[in-house]
Amino acid sequence: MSHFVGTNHTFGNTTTQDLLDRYNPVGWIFTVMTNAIMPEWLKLVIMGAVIEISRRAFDMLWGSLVDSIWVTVTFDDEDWAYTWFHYWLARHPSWRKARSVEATTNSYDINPEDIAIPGQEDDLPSMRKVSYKPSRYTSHRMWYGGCYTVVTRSHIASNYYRVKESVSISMLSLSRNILDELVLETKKAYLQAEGKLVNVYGSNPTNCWRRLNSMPKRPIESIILDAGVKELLINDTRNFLASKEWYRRRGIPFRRGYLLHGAPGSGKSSIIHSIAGDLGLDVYVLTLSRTGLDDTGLNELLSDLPERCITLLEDVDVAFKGGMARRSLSKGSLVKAGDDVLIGEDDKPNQSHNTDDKTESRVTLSGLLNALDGIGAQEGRILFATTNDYAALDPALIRPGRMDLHINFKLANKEQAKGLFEAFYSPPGGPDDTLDEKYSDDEPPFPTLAARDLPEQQIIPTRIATLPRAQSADLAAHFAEAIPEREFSMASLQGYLMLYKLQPHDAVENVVGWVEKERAERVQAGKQVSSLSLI
Ligand SMILES: Nc1ncnc2c1ncn2[C@@H]1O[C@H](COP(=O)(O)OP(=O)(O)OP(=O)(O)O)[C@@H](O)[C@H]1O
Repeated sequence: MSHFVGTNHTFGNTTTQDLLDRYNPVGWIFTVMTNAIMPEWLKLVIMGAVIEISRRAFDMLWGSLVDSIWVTVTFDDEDWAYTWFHYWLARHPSWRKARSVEATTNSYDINPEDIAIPGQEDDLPSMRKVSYKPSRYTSHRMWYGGCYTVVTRSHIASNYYRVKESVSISMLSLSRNILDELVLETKKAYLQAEGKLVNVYGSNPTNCWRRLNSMPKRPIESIILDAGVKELLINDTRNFLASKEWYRRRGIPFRRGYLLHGAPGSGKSSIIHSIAGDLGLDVYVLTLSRTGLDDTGLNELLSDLPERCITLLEDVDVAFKGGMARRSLSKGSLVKAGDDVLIGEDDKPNQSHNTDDKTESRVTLSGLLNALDGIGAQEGRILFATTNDYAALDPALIRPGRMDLHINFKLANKEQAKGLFEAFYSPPGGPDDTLDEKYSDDEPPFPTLAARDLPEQQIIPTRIATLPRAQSADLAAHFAEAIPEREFSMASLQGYLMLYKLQPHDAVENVVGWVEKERAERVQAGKQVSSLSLI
């Protein structure tokens, strides 16, 4: 038992003074070095060991001292937060003074004007703007929230298709709150700027989601569908997101699936994009025919979805090419209904499959169903699937609970043709300008060269004429009159109008001729197909 005697502790019969006398390191070293019996080489070894131990102890102490006054956050370039940081940094006043920088034309999917080096204001919209980012392995010093901050961009690793890098930010601060503040500020700045965009994610070969691009939100008014369809979809998705508690109380999985099927170019993808913008959700595109994707990968991807998002299975019929032939994974064998169906880009009936082939998708129908229903499938997920071939889909895939609403997108009717014409020449929110005198300030649909750079006969109209609404409605009625019911897709009508971006009157005048020409071409194409099938 120990007790205090003054400042000299007592351990049994031994005092701290005794211990110090016995284990005093300096005294001990001195005793060793002056020991006449000990060989010289042994003294040197002991000396070396003592120095090395002291050095390591000092490093440890210094490291923990530094750790206690610096806080560090790292942004990995595979993560979206990396983009936030670069966008934020490019706009930070301290960054304007950086002296060692790397030029980049990456605008981080945000208005490039926000971060561009001044002096590019008069560039054509089609030209990329250049901005700066930190150069590699250079420490950039700046102040943030009153803290001394060091920014370092480093290269982590590279593989055959990309270089992986990260940026670390170290701040001289005893509290970690400053880091939280910085990260949240970068996020807020980016999301505010990005408010008008929809992020689209796709999966990479390692079955992780990667942001592919960010697209401007598409106004819902620009999509013209059969009466009631748009409203049904918008109301249903909005109601769903607001009904989490309703689902929880009834023990129903909180997810909803929509199957949009029908004619190509009828607006299936466009309405999904528009709904994503309306609900402020990101779109995660799942390509079942992706090379190398299998059931496990599919499961991982679905488990990794955020709580609220839109998952898009585009052209799901393509994944089931050859109808609902059900085959096992074993080479070339046909199996009974109920077994797995092999989904792959080159998946044709009676075609043999090499299971060792890592280059094609090996997702099975049961794998897809399990992934959609499984515990990994995220709550709050909205699933959209699109197809041009409804009949090719397995009933199990499209049953309620997996695909709750099935909506048929048909070829255009007269009402849609009229609506498209009006949306084209009098877009909602656009100024009610007069034709050919003023053009709308819309982004040109295609990047073009400046008119002054082209010979006169080559000048391409870069703007779409904007008609006063009454005039547009009148012309639209004439246009719609000439369009036969359910014969042309909205995409083909849009393609026709694109030929007359500046000449709405000509678009109306020539539409009858265009319809006849299109019909004649279809008859011709039909004849060619039937003569080929006879051969
Ligand atoms: N109903 C519509 N209203 C307005 N524009 C439309 C409509 N349908 C198609 N379009 C236009 O046609 C083009 C193609 O449309 P979209 O990709 O949405 O069709 P889709 O039905 O998904 O076609 P696919 O089945 O071939 O993928 C888009 O540029 C879009 O603007």
